[in-house]
Amino acid sequence: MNTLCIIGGRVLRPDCRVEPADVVVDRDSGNVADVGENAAADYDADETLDAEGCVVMPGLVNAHTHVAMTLLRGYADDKPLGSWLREDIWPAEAALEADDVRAGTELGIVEMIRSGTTAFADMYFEVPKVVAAVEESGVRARLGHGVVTVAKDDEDAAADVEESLSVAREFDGAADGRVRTAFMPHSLTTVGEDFLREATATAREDGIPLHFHANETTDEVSPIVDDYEKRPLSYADDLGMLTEDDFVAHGVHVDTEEIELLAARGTSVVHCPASNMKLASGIAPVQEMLDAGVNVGIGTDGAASNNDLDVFDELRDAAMLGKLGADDASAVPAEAAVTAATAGSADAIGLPGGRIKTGAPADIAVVDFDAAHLAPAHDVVSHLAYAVRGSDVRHTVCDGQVLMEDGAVLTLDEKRVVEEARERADALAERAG
Ligand SMILES: CSC[C@H]1O[C@@H](n2cnc3c(O)ncnc32)[C@H](O)[C@@H]1O
Ligand SMILES: [Zn+2]
Repeated sequence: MNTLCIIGGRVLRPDCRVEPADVVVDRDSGNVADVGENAAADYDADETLDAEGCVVMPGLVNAHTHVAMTLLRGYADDKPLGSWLREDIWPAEAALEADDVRAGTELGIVEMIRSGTTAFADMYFEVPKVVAAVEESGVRARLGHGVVTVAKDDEDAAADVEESLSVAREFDGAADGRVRTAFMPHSLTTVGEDFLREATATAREDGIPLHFHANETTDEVSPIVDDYEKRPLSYADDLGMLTEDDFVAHGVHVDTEEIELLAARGTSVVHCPASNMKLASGIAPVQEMLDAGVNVGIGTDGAASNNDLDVFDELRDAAMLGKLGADDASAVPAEAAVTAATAGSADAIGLPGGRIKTGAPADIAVVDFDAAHLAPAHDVVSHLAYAVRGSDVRHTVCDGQVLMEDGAVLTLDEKRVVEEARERADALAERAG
């Protein structure tokens, strides 16, 4: 067996216990071969990572993002969702070139590898470029082309739907299986009813899951209630859009019946607290969803509404905002937030990962606890939720491959990626006027 041994750290186990242990990785399969105190002593390691003074945890999973929007970080701020999209973001995206998406995706992946994220779900354009960036960088992803049919003639709208279905078919399983795909209608108000119904039926026949924005703002809820006299998730359910393979982003304005519906269907919700705060969209009832048995993951949304892709930052926001929303300091406790950003997110997007155990994929973040802001460490899980920053990550491993060692990203040329993204972002802003 070709082994990578992560030696001398404390390991976060799936039940949130933290114990001194080595993690032995079978690099041929990409899976964890053994976890235990001094486990590495039984193996002849081909490669080692030092985890002394560190916590070895599952790689974080960013379950909803638009990674290439790193190019639009800081491009437009301080507006609510509707006007932000219509006045600033969509006009800029109309000027995007395919290689902008490649550059912005690479930049976002560098940021995610640096902060311990090993998998993400992405809804955007130019999916082949996103696939290429995922393949080269070594991370995992659930990818899809985002469909918008409103304000398009029927031919253009149908072509957009077809593109989303065809990229989902073409790229599923790419990058040695690290890429999976989904049909991704943008939202229930930006894609017409007939398109949603027909494309969902086609996706079901082909075994393709769905991912879409839902109940993000009150402006998205009222038109559906007005037109159909039902809540948005009931509308989505009637169109066949809620199954256990599907996951919705946001779920801010969901009522109790919609929460019960999500739980009954097994559909996951990806909570995006920073984006919800920045766009003043509202506070998602995360504790209520967890209590009802809904699987909740964590996402950053795009870097233009966040403004970073650091999932540690996001899970801290989730724990904080969850308490504020529930008016209860015991809501969304540390364990729940850490679990949502690892196992919850991985399950939401239907990718393996989120747990360190024998046989599981070796998707791992090694977090250095030797920092002033992490001293003392009374409770490791508390620190992971409330005190650790993405910049505390020392090593990142995905599918058994070391993507970052001692703070150096190995799979992408970080300097080249940052320079190219800066140049492309400037040229994009120029073209967008
Ligand atoms: C059609 S590809 C995805 C589309 O979504 C836009 N977007 C970015 N952030 C949000 C958000 O919070 N809610 C809804 N839509 C969002 C992005 O700019 C792309 O156009
Ligand atoms: Zn989004």
